[in-house]
Amino acid sequence: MTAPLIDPFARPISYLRVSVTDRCDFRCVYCMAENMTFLPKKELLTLEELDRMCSTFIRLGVEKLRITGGEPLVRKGIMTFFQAMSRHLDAGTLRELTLTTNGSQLRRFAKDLVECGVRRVNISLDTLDDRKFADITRWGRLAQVLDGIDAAQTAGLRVKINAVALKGFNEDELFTMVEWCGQRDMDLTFIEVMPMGDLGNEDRLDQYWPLSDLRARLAERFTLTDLDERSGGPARYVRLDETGQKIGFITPLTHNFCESCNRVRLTCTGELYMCLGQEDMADLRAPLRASADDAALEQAIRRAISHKPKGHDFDYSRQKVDGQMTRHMSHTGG
Ligand SMILES: Nc1nc2c(ncn2[C@@H]2O[C@H](COP(=O)(O)OP(=O)(O)OP(=O)(O)O)[C@@H](O)[C@H]2O)c(=O)[nH]1
Ligand SMILES: C[S@@+](CC[C@H](N)C(=O)[O-])C[C@H]1O[C@@H](n2cnc3c(N)ncnc32)[C@H](O)[C@@H]1O
Ligand code: SF4
Ligand code: SF4
Repeated sequence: MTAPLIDPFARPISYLRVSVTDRCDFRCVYCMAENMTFLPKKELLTLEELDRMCSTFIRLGVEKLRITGGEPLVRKGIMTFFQAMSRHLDAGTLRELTLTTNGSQLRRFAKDLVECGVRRVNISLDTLDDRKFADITRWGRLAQVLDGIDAAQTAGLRVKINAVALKGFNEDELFTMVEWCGQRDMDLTFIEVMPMGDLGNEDRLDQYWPLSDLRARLAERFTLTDLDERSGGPARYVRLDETGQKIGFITPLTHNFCESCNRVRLTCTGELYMCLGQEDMADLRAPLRASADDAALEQAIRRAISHKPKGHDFDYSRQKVDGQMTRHMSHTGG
């Protein structure tokens, strides 16, 4: 039997996040610059290479695959890849196949995703206001995303909304968003903005809205009960006793959840990032392309995991943002 992937801190690696493209139909201000230069096609792993890569990780014990990007649903032929991955669900070697999306293409793809065995989807949505949505995504249209959410729910997908908490931007929508998600039976998770990429527009410190503050505001109106459950992701959840709703908090900067980290990230060019908040990575494309035999690839994966760091380097506590990543979030898929 193949030995599972265990990192130097005895954490089993069972979750692979795969960015299938660096491209996107939006240009969210905290994620991308407006005039992004994207990778030439030949740099990207082909769909067949992505299949081989993911299948190797699954053989090594990965049980959860989250497809992300850029916007995963703008990658040409992406349904062929989902279809290919569904064979691992059928075989019982993969427990969950899922994706994180901006929702713009869900009207077109929701049904196909369900047919490929996807059961839930995380959709990023920071505001319910048309004008603010256009401002924050630069190129997005709120109506299209809302329509995508409808399509996903109609197709039977469980939806979780991810909202980046941004000071002075969506603070005033906290209760509107909670209520809106409650009415639609969708979970809602807030994410603290992270210092990624040299976007040259905003000072991310100005936008940082600590979730401890958001939580305190929620507690003014609701009774919050901490929940133990984990989704295999970094979110901590509370229940709003009055409505029964579940609200998640992803607080990489105020609460370190690294000790139970179970994931690594594969970029669309085949780089394996051992941590979202570190620059260390291993090139897996070279061993993949060097040989049709997976032994060298397996060995490269194990070597990479043996260097997984204990935690991230983000730090908002100094005068300026230390450890700011030069990488864009769209490169590693968040
Ligand atoms: N620092 C840090 N942030 C993470 C990590 N994983 C996810 N995040 C952040 O959380 C955001 C939301 O993640 P999702 O793509 O919805 O995935 P998830 O929360 O892991 O998914 P589930 O728990 O399966 O619903 C990401 O875009 C990141 O901003 C992590 O390992 N470390
Ligand atoms: C990079 S996107 C990729 C998937 C898809 N395009 C989407 O928006 O859901 C994944 C997640 O990263 C989040 N994200 C991007 N930049 C971020 C930042 N600087 N800080 C915190 N979250 C960020 C987005 O809000 C989104 O929820
Ligand atoms: S957060 Fe997602 S939708 Fe927004 S620019 Fe980044 S990749 Fe695109
Ligand atoms: S910051 Fe790094 S070590 Fe911490 S949970 Fe995220 S990926 Fe894991």
